[in-house]
Amino acid sequence: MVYQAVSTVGYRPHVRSATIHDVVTTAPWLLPPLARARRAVLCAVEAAFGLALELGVEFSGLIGWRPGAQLGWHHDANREYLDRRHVSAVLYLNTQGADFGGGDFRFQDGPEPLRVAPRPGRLVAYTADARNVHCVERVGWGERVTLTLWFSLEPAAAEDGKVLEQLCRCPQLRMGTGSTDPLTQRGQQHAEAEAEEQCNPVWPVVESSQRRVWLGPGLPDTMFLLRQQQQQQQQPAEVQPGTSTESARQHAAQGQEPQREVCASEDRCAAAAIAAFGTAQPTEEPVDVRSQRLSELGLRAVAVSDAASAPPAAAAAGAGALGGGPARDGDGVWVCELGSGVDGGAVDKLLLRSSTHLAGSSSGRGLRFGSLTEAVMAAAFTAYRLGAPLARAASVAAAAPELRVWEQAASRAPGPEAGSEDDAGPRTGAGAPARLSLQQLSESVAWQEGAPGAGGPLQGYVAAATAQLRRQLPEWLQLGSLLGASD
Ligand SMILES: O=C(O)CCC(=O)C(=O)O
Ligand SMILES: [Fe+2]
Repeated sequence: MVYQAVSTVGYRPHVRSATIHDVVTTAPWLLPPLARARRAVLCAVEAAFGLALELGVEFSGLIGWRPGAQLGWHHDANREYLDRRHVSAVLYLNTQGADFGGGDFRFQDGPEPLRVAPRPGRLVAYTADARNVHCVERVGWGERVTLTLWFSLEPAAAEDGKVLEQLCRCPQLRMGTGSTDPLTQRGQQHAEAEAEEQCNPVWPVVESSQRRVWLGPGLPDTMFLLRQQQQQQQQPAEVQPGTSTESARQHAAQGQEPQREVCASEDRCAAAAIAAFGTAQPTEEPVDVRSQRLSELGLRAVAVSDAASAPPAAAAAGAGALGGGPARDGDGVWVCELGSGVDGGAVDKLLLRSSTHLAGSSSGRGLRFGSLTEAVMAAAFTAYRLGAPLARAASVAAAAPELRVWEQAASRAPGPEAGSEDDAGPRTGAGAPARLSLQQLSESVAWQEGAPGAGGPLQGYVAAATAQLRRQLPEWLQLGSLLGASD
């Protein structure tokens, strides 16, 4: 239902789609589950192909295949502009026979399975090149819904940067005014110019004063403040299906620190401060509910004091008010930091910077995020919840390309076998099968009500999001019928 409201027609005949960009502009509050699903698939695919930390998401989107939709024999990098697509993954979200008829996925040749019947949580992943010619049989009735992703080995092909920039301009998340920061002004002007064009058409039933409500009161609470928790020594991350904790640690331990070249000084890092939470209220001790999963990639955030505007003692006293466990120096990817401590422990700053710059830092607790997109998205929700000016955060983030470079550098961290392989074409890992049918990724669809595996630390979030959806269902239906009418 939500997907229907967000999607647009025209991608292919009888197909409608909601790319991650559509979600950003129409329903940014859906980003947490989408980003989570995206990451779950990414991790599973990286693990299956022996490409831990090497892939970036080049495209992600929900695709609906309606009656008549089909796709002939092809491979997924069969156009020049698609040649950066190295691995494809399709996560099926509904059930053949119950929700739609037809729509088998088929490989033209090769090992079994040659035919895949879609059902929720089933993931097909294969290299995008000519080794995997495949098709989708005609859908006879109903709607076949997939989360389709393409991955690239080239960091520059990742969609994260674009997602971030869009997120930064999204009026639903644009709350700050009056800053003298030139970056902010530029970002705001940009946002003003694009606001009408980008977002208003898809909010026909909502008064502007209500927009904040659409993000969902309580969502950030359930994301970040599930319960108060005494900070403890961080336990080793629990290994979840399709992840690669050990290899992430190995990468970190190898100390490849490309970030240093990009971010050569603390000052430069400070330029990446993406928020000043002027009106922030004191927070409880939040817990990063996703820390286990995300720490597998060595990504983390730590609370830091604002040394520029607070005496060291005060800063130290409040540092770590937002925390998810002690920082581990040398984890070596990049981090997102929430600053606190200047004003009674209130959040006052959010920084994105290289984890290598935290070496020796005394502030050791914070939030962990699985990607820059997730970090900024989470900051957006936190800022929203705190009534904070986000535009500043957004515009600075958008104007800080080095942040994305860090992420790219992180995603290219060499694995154990790196250097021993040549660069001829996409690498699928020595001996890796050309295609895989992976285990059910229940967690990746946990945001769907009643989905198997829903639970764990995200349960509160899922419950709140579901309740929020229920409240807004009439509006979503209206939107859905408007958007679906032309197909
Ligand atoms: O949805 C599927 O099963 C496969 C889709 C596909 O092959 C494509 O979009 O290129
Ligand atoms: Fe395809």
